[in-house]
Amino acid sequence: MSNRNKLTKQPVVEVRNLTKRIRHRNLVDQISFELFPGEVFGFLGPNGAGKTTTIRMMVGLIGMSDGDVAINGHSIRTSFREAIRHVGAIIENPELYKHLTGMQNLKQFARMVGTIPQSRIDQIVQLVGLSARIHDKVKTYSLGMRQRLGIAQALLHNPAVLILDEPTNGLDPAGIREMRQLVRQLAAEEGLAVMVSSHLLAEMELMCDRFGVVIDGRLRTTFSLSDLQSQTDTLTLEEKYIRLTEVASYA
Ligand SMILES: Nc1ncnc2c1ncn2[C@@H]1O[C@H](COP(=O)(O)OP(=O)(O)OP(=O)(O)O)[C@@H](O)[C@H]1O
Repeated sequence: MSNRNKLTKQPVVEVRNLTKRIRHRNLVDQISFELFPGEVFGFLGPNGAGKTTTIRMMVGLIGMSDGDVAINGHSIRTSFREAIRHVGAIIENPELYKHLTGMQNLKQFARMVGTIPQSRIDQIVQLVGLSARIHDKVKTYSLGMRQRLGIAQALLHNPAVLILDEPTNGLDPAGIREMRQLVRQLAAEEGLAVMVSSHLLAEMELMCDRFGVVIDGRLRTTFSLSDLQSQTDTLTLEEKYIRLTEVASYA
């Protein structure tokens, strides 16, 4: 997304001083950032840095010790229902009934979410590229297809933001590529704000517009893809990441 676009757009998500304290230790320490419509934000950091804990607080799976998250202006703390209805997320493996077909899974989920017309379900199936197999049982699906069905579920209620924790974990190269294309399409064509965490830096460089790096529970820095490319000695994301995390480990 260009800077000009960003200036004219309101953030979909505003994370402000988000903190998780357990037994006097800040697992997440005053993290603040924003997500804008139409961008893919890569959430990076070493193992144990606090990425999943941040994401779990953002979707209300665990409570926050301090700070807040606003989604379309609604606070997760004080207006949870209003806030969460704009969020789609896959945090662990998507919940799927393997003995049912993809379509039966979506219909079952649609009933739980409320009234979702069949036309919306069909539109989403097409969007995630599952039309040819949607009437087959999920137990016959590849991992990549299951992930895409999970994304379809997460999109049914038409969220403004999609949060994916390690969506490419375990996928083969073709599955990773399909996931990347889908994520890019959801941002570019549907205008979603997408937040993705992953350790696959080369993949993240292809998938994301902007990045945040978490080290020891703190958001060390955020930068855009064009920031990387405008460095005098153009850096790859991996080179930038290694510099950031090495400095931190010597500090
Ligand atoms: N319930 C808990 N009680 C105590 N410590 C916890 C709890 N949950 C997570 N932690 C610790 O919090 C830190 C952050 O964990 P988190 O899972 O958020 O990291 P992460 O950045 O997602 O790591 P990874 O890349 O390995 O998935 C880790 O040190 C972890 O051991």
